[in-house]
Amino acid sequence: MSRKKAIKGKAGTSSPSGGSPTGKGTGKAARSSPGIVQMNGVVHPSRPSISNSSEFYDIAFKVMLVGDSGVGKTCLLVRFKDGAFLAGSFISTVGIDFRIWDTAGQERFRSVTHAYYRDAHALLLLYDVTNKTSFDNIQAWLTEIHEYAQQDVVLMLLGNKADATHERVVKREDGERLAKEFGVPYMETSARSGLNVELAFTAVAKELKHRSMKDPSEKFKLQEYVNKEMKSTGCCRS
Ligand SMILES: Nc1nc2c(ncn2[C@@H]2O[C@H](COP(=O)(O)OP(=O)(O)OP(=O)(O)O)[C@@H](O)[C@H]2O)c(=O)[nH]1
Ligand SMILES: [Mg+2]
Repeated sequence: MSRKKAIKGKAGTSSPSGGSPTGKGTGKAARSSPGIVQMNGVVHPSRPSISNSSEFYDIAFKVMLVGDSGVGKTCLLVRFKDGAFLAGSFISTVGIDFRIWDTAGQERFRSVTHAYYRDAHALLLLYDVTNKTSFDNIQAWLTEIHEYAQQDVVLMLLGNKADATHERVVKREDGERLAKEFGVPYMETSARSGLNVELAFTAVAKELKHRSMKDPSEKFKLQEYVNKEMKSTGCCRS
Protein backbone atom coordinates (compact mmCIF):
# COMPACT_ATOMS: atom_id res chain seq x y z
CA MET A 1 0.00 0.00 0.00
CA SER A 2 1.40 3.34 -0.93
CA ARG A 3 0.94 5.86 1.79
CA LYS A 4 1.78 8.53 -0.75
CA LYS A 5 -1.00 7.81 -3.15
CA ALA A 6 -3.33 10.33 -1.66
CA ILE A 7 -3.51 12.87 1.06
CA LYS A 8 -6.84 14.20 2.11
CA GLY A 9 -6.85 17.49 3.92
CA LYS A 10 -9.60 19.20 5.80
CA ALA A 11 -9.33 22.75 6.87
CA GLY A 12 -11.50 24.95 8.95
CA THR A 13 -11.36 28.50 10.14
CA SER A 14 -12.39 29.68 13.50
CA SER A 15 -12.41 32.66 15.75
CA PRO A 16 -14.46 31.76 18.77
CA SER A 17 -16.55 34.49 20.33
CA GLY A 18 -16.26 36.54 17.19
CA GLY A 19 -12.87 37.83 18.13
CA SER A 20 -10.16 36.84 20.48
CA PRO A 21 -10.18 34.03 23.02
CA THR A 22 -10.20 36.76 25.63
CA GLY A 23 -13.41 38.01 24.13
CA LYS A 24 -11.82 41.42 23.66
CA GLY A 25 -11.96 41.36 19.91
CA THR A 26 -9.51 43.20 17.73
CA GLY A 27 -11.26 46.49 17.64
CA LYS A 28 -10.40 46.76 13.99
CA ALA A 29 -12.72 44.16 12.63
CA ALA A 30 -16.12 45.24 13.78
CA ARG A 31 -17.86 42.51 11.93
CA SER A 32 -17.84 39.15 13.60
CA SER A 33 -18.46 36.42 11.13
CA PRO A 34 -16.02 33.74 12.08
CA GLY A 35 -17.30 30.96 9.95
CA ILE A 36 -16.09 27.47 10.33
CA VAL A 37 -15.00 26.49 6.89
CA GLN A 38 -14.34 22.93 6.05
CA MET A 39 -12.31 22.10 2.99
CA ASN A 40 -11.66 18.67 1.65
CA GLY A 41 -8.65 18.46 -0.60
CA VAL A 42 -9.47 15.50 -2.74
CA VAL A 43 -6.83 13.79 -4.79
CA HIS A 44 -7.96 12.18 -8.05
CA PRO A 45 -9.87 14.95 -9.77
CA SER A 46 -11.85 12.51 -11.84
CA ARG A 47 -13.60 11.28 -8.75
CA PRO A 48 -16.48 13.21 -7.32
CA SER A 49 -15.82 15.03 -4.08
CA ILE A 50 -16.22 12.69 -1.20
CA SER A 51 -17.11 14.37 2.03
CA ASN A 52 -16.96 12.54 5.33
CA SER A 53 -15.33 9.56 3.71
CA SER A 54 -11.74 8.47 3.93
CA GLU A 55 -12.04 5.22 2.05
CA PHE A 56 -9.94 6.47 -0.88
CA TYR A 57 -7.24 7.99 1.27
CA ASP A 58 -4.31 6.61 3.13
CA ILE A 59 -3.81 9.72 5.18
CA ALA A 60 -6.40 12.23 6.32
CA PHE A 61 -5.63 15.42 8.18
CA LYS A 62 -7.71 18.14 9.66
CA VAL A 63 -6.28 21.64 9.69
CA MET A 64 -7.85 24.61 11.43
CA LEU A 65 -7.19 28.29 11.02
CA VAL A 66 -7.62 30.23 14.22
CA GLY A 67 -7.13 33.81 15.30
CA ASP A 68 -9.02 37.00 15.96
CA SER A 69 -11.91 38.05 13.79
CA GLY A 70 -10.71 39.90 10.73
CA VAL A 71 -7.12 38.67 10.64
CA GLY A 72 -7.77 37.03 7.28
CA LYS A 73 -8.43 33.35 7.96
CA THR A 74 -11.13 32.96 5.35
CA CYS A 75 -9.16 34.97 2.81
CA LEU A 76 -6.08 32.85 3.42
CA LEU A 77 -8.04 29.68 2.89
CA VAL A 78 -9.71 30.99 -0.25
CA ARG A 79 -6.36 32.19 -1.52
CA PHE A 80 -4.88 28.78 -0.92
CA LYS A 81 -7.77 27.13 -2.70
CA ASP A 82 -7.30 29.35 -5.74
CA GLY A 83 -3.55 28.77 -5.64
CA ALA A 84 -4.15 25.06 -5.48
CA PHE A 85 -6.28 25.20 -8.57
CA LEU A 86 -3.82 27.35 -10.44
CA ALA A 87 -0.41 26.30 -9.23
CA GLY A 88 1.77 23.68 -10.82
CA SER A 89 2.26 20.69 -8.62
CA PHE A 90 -1.21 20.63 -7.16
CA ILE A 91 -3.21 21.22 -10.28
CA SER A 92 -3.19 17.74 -11.71
CA THR A 93 -3.75 15.90 -8.48
CA VAL A 94 -5.92 17.97 -6.23
CA GLY A 95 -9.55 18.92 -6.45
CA ILE A 96 -11.03 21.02 -3.72
CA ASP A 97 -14.44 20.75 -2.20
CA PHE A 98 -15.48 23.52 0.14
CA ARG A 99 -18.21 23.37 2.68
CA ILE A 100 -18.75 26.51 4.66
CA TRP A 101 -20.52 26.71 7.98
CA ASP A 102 -20.83 30.35 8.83
CA THR A 103 -21.28 30.20 12.56
CA ALA A 104 -21.21 33.96 13.08
CA GLY A 105 -18.82 33.53 15.98
CA GLN A 106 -21.34 33.93 18.73
CA GLU A 107 -20.48 32.81 22.21
CA ARG A 108 -22.84 29.86 21.95
CA PHE A 109 -20.64 28.38 19.18
CA ARG A 110 -17.58 28.31 21.39
CA SER A 111 -18.10 24.70 22.41
CA VAL A 112 -18.31 23.75 18.73
CA THR A 113 -14.95 25.38 18.15
CA HIS A 114 -13.47 23.56 21.10
CA ALA A 115 -14.68 20.28 19.66
CA TYR A 116 -12.85 21.11 16.45
CA TYR A 117 -9.64 21.73 18.36
CA ARG A 118 -9.76 18.24 19.74
CA ASP A 119 -9.84 16.74 16.25
CA ALA A 120 -7.36 19.07 14.61
CA HIS A 121 -4.03 17.68 13.50
CA ALA A 122 -2.68 21.12 12.68
CA LEU A 123 -3.48 24.70 13.60
CA LEU A 124 -2.54 27.81 11.69
CA LEU A 125 -2.72 30.63 14.22
CA LEU A 126 -3.07 34.01 12.54
CA TYR A 127 -2.65 37.58 13.62
CA ASP A 128 -2.88 40.68 11.48
CA VAL A 129 0.31 42.72 11.14
CA THR A 130 -1.81 45.87 10.84
CA ASN A 131 -3.65 45.12 14.07
CA LYS A 132 -1.69 45.18 17.32
CA THR A 133 -4.55 43.76 19.36
CA SER A 134 -4.68 40.66 17.21
CA PHE A 135 -0.97 40.21 17.92
CA ASP A 136 -1.38 40.82 21.64
CA ASN A 137 -4.12 38.21 21.72
CA ILE A 138 -1.84 35.48 20.40
CA GLN A 139 -0.83 34.48 23.89
CA ALA A 140 -4.47 33.97 24.85
CA TRP A 141 -5.00 31.92 21.72
CA LEU A 142 -2.02 29.76 22.65
CA THR A 143 -3.48 29.23 26.11
CA GLU A 144 -6.74 28.12 24.55
CA ILE A 145 -4.90 25.86 22.12
CA HIS A 146 -2.95 24.23 24.93
CA GLU A 147 -6.18 23.67 26.78
CA TYR A 148 -8.24 22.20 23.96
CA ALA A 149 -5.99 20.95 21.18
CA GLN A 150 -4.11 17.69 21.06
CA GLN A 151 -0.75 17.90 22.72
CA ASP A 152 1.15 17.01 19.57
CA VAL A 153 -0.84 19.27 17.26
CA VAL A 154 1.25 20.87 14.50
CA LEU A 155 1.17 24.58 15.13
CA MET A 156 2.33 27.51 13.04
CA LEU A 157 2.07 31.22 13.72
CA LEU A 158 1.28 33.42 10.73
CA GLY A 159 1.50 37.21 10.58
CA ASN A 160 -1.01 37.93 7.83
CA LYS A 161 -1.58 41.05 5.67
CA ALA A 162 2.16 41.48 5.12
CA ASP A 163 1.29 43.32 1.91
CA ALA A 164 -0.17 46.23 3.85
CA THR A 165 3.14 48.00 4.40
CA HIS A 166 1.69 51.41 5.18
CA GLU A 167 -0.68 50.15 7.86
CA ARG A 168 1.76 47.74 9.43
CA VAL A 169 2.10 48.10 13.20
CA VAL A 170 3.60 44.72 14.11
CA LYS A 171 7.17 44.22 12.91
CA ARG A 172 8.28 40.91 11.51
CA GLU A 173 10.91 40.80 14.27
CA ASP A 174 8.16 41.04 16.89
CA GLY A 175 6.44 38.04 15.36
CA GLU A 176 9.71 36.15 15.24
CA ARG A 177 10.42 36.94 18.86
CA LEU A 178 7.01 35.79 20.02
CA ALA A 179 7.25 32.62 17.97
CA LYS A 180 10.66 31.85 19.43
CA GLU A 181 9.40 32.48 22.92
CA PHE A 182 6.68 29.88 22.47
CA GLY A 183 8.69 27.54 20.26
CA VAL A 184 6.32 27.83 17.34
CA PRO A 185 7.30 28.02 13.66
CA TYR A 186 6.46 31.36 12.15
CA MET A 187 6.22 33.30 8.95
CA GLU A 188 4.41 36.22 7.43
CA THR A 189 1.73 35.75 4.81
CA SER A 190 -0.55 37.77 2.63
CA ALA A 191 -3.85 36.45 1.43
CA ARG A 192 -4.00 39.47 -0.84
CA SER A 193 -0.70 39.02 -2.65
CA GLY A 194 -0.41 35.30 -2.09
CA LEU A 195 2.84 35.70 -0.19
CA ASN A 196 3.80 32.41 1.49
CA VAL A 197 0.22 31.13 1.46
CA GLU A 198 0.96 27.90 -0.35
CA LEU A 199 4.17 27.50 1.64
CA ALA A 200 2.28 27.69 4.93
CA PHE A 201 -0.08 24.89 3.97
CA THR A 202 2.62 22.83 2.27
CA ALA A 203 4.94 23.05 5.27
CA VAL A 204 2.20 21.87 7.59
CA ALA A 205 1.26 19.06 5.21
CA LYS A 206 4.88 17.93 5.01
CA GLU A 207 5.21 17.93 8.77
CA LEU A 208 2.01 15.91 9.14
CA LYS A 209 3.08 13.44 6.50
CA HIS A 210 6.47 13.04 8.12
CA ARG A 211 4.89 12.35 11.46
CA SER A 212 2.55 9.80 9.98
CA MET A 213 5.39 7.74 8.57
CA LYS A 214 5.97 4.59 10.56
CA ASP A 215 9.73 4.85 10.44
CA PRO A 216 10.77 8.46 10.24
CA SER A 217 14.42 8.33 9.29
CA GLU A 218 14.91 11.94 10.19
CA LYS A 219 12.80 14.53 11.93
CA PHE A 220 11.20 17.11 9.71
CA LYS A 221 12.11 20.59 10.83
CA LEU A 222 9.25 22.82 9.87
CA GLN A 223 10.90 26.18 10.56
CA GLU A 224 14.05 25.18 8.69
CA TYR A 225 11.98 24.04 5.73
CA VAL A 226 10.06 27.31 5.70
CA ASN A 227 13.26 29.38 5.91
CA LYS A 228 14.86 27.38 3.12
CA GLU A 229 11.85 27.63 0.87
CA MET A 230 11.55 31.37 1.44
CA LYS A 231 15.21 31.83 0.56
CA SER A 232 15.13 29.59 -2.47
CA THR A 233 12.24 31.48 -3.99
CA GLY A 234 14.00 34.70 -3.04
CA CYS A 235 10.86 35.87 -1.46
CA CYS A 236 9.21 37.35 1.28
CA ARG A 237 11.27 38.26 4.27
CA SER A 238 9.48 41.53 4.65
N1 LIG B 1 -4.43 43.85 2.91
C1 LIG B 1 -4.88 42.65 3.25
N2 LIG B 1 -6.15 42.49 3.65
C2 LIG B 1 -6.57 41.24 3.98
C3 LIG B 1 -5.73 40.12 3.90
N3 LIG B 1 -6.41 39.04 4.30
C4 LIG B 1 -7.63 39.46 4.60
N4 LIG B 1 -7.74 40.80 4.41
C5 LIG B 1 -8.91 41.61 4.66
O1 LIG B 1 -9.24 41.48 6.03
C6 LIG B 1 -10.64 41.41 6.21
C7 LIG B 1 -11.01 40.19 7.01
O2 LIG B 1 -10.68 39.02 6.29
P1 LIG B 1 -11.36 37.61 6.62
O3 LIG B 1 -10.63 36.57 5.88
O4 LIG B 1 -12.81 37.69 6.40
O5 LIG B 1 -11.07 37.50 8.18
P2 LIG B 1 -11.40 36.28 9.16
O6 LIG B 1 -10.19 36.04 9.99
O7 LIG B 1 -11.92 35.13 8.41
O8 LIG B 1 -12.51 36.91 10.05
P3 LIG B 1 -13.68 36.15 10.84
O9 LIG B 1 -14.36 35.24 9.88
O10 LIG B 1 -14.55 37.24 11.30
O11 LIG B 1 -13.06 35.42 12.00
C8 LIG B 1 -11.23 41.45 4.80
O12 LIG B 1 -11.66 42.78 4.56
C9 LIG B 1 -10.12 41.11 3.89
O13 LIG B 1 -10.20 41.75 2.66
C10 LIG B 1 -4.38 40.33 3.44
O14 LIG B 1 -3.55 39.42 3.34
N5 LIG B 1 -4.02 41.60 3.13
MG1 LIG C 1 -13.75 34.17 8.32
